[in-house]
Amino acid sequence: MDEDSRDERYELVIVSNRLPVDRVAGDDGEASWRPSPGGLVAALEPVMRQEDGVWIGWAGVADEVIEPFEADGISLIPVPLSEQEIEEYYEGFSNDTLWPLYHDVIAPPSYHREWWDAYLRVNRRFADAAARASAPGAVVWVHDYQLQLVPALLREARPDLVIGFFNHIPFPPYGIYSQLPWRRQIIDGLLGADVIGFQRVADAGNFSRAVRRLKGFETRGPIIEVPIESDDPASGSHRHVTSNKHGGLVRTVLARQFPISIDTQKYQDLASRPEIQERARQIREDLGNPKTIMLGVDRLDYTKGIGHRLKAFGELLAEDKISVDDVTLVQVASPSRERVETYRLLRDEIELTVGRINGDYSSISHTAIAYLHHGYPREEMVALYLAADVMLVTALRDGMNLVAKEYVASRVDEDGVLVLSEFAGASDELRQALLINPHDIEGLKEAMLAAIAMPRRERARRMRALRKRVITNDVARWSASFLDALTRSAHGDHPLQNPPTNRG
Ligand SMILES: O=P(O)(O)OC[C@H]1O[C@H](O[C@H]2O[C@H](CO)[C@@H](O)[C@H](O)[C@H]2O)[C@H](O)[C@@H](O)[C@@H]1O
Ligand SMILES: O=c1ccn([C@@H]2O[C@H](COP(=O)(O)OP(=O)(O)O)[C@@H](O)[C@H]2O)c(=O)[nH]1
Repeated sequence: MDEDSRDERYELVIVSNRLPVDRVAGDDGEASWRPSPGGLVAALEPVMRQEDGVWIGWAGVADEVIEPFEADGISLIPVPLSEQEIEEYYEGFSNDTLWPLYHDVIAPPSYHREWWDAYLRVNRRFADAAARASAPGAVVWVHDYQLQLVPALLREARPDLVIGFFNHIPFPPYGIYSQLPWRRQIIDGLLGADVIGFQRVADAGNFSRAVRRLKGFETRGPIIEVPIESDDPASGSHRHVTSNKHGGLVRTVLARQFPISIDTQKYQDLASRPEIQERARQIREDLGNPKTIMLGVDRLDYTKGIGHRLKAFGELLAEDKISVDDVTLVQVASPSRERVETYRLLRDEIELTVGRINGDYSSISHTAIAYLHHGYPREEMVALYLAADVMLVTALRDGMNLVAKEYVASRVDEDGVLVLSEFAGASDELRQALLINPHDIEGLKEAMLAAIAMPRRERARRMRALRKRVITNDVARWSASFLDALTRSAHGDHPLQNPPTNRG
């Protein structure tokens, strides 16, 4: 990489904790790249393929300074993290403080002042990298809870930029959020953006309430009025600076829902490929041709309700409501955040439960649960979706859950039943799924039985309606609507009227 390309400036800059690829060291010591886990990367990749921009993020390894490079036609700028920063900023503050706090304290959040210091330091590094890579007046789109301080830091350094922020995980109710010792700093960080996007209407509402309670700022629907001084650089720009009803100068920030989606066409194309359909048939055969295949696909995370799903499945077997001769559960639990204690304990707990259920109910020819602690490529995921008669999404809290949408997109045959937790963002849109409360184990068992027994006509009716939704609202539409709101905000025009809802 020569000096010139390293100093290149871009009109669109995406900033997220992770790059779409992780650097991995092979057995021979040779470094290679593999796709990063999780839905954020899956959703943003198609956006970057269409836009001529740059993606700034961490390459998933410690202590390596990697020059900007291109992967599959996407320009990438790696941000280095030290081993200690990975522990304190990523595993600590991001995934052991904010993650459990923002997911309804399903696990207890840990609060450590050194973690906060690391979070601040790393957020500054990301903001500096974005400031350096941005052309004058560029659009910068910052992603997720790991980088909530970046919008304000960036605005301070580069008031010319148009800054958007999208939160991929829930934003908690004030009663929970207010636990955070740094609750005001985070709100200040986010309010540096011109547009703040959330997955659900409820998340945007929770954020606005936190702003009112902690800052006393006024809100009008999705618009937040942030008071500014006359010497604030923003006051000189024509961008959404206006007088409030008391005659004070305010910057307006738009905070509302932009429910994320998937590259629907890609899933339809994959599902139509003969070799992937053949692979789906082979999966069924390898499982001993059960009448019903149930499928769960999750990062091994306590938010996903894997334990609740296993409990319901185990009880159905114990009560002879289902038999291993007829029903198999395939559970993909892809490795995630393995050095965080809560995740380690979760793995032990899940694997103990799977072992017990399999020990109690499997026969020589039929295993109750096919448990797979791996991350699979997209082709294999689609084959699994096609093989699954019933897809189980039982999250206790989930920003969106792209797996639910991918299942629907892949069912080009208009078959299959989606059992979906009302605590996943996807349930706001996918209303024709069998909606469940995962805490209600009896209700979950009933839904599982109803899914197994559902007649073909009803399956097709529901799946058609679900498919219509993900075909219309795909990831291209999501990014276009967010970027459109951002661009309009750059021209002083916040789309106040009729914001799209994510209700079906
Ligand atoms: O980067 P990791 O720590 O390995 O975690 C993977 C990603 O998990 C989270 O994904 C979220 O984004 C999805 C897309 O919007 C959404 O469907 C899902 O409900 C969220 O949990 C996390 O927010 C990402 O930052 C991580 O990269
Ligand atoms: O073995 C796996 C397991 C998951 N995924 C992908 O990881 C993403 C998970 O996104 P989701 O929004 O459901 O949850 P997250 O992990 O981001 O919380 C989806 O695109 C899945 O297809 C994958 O490619 N291989």
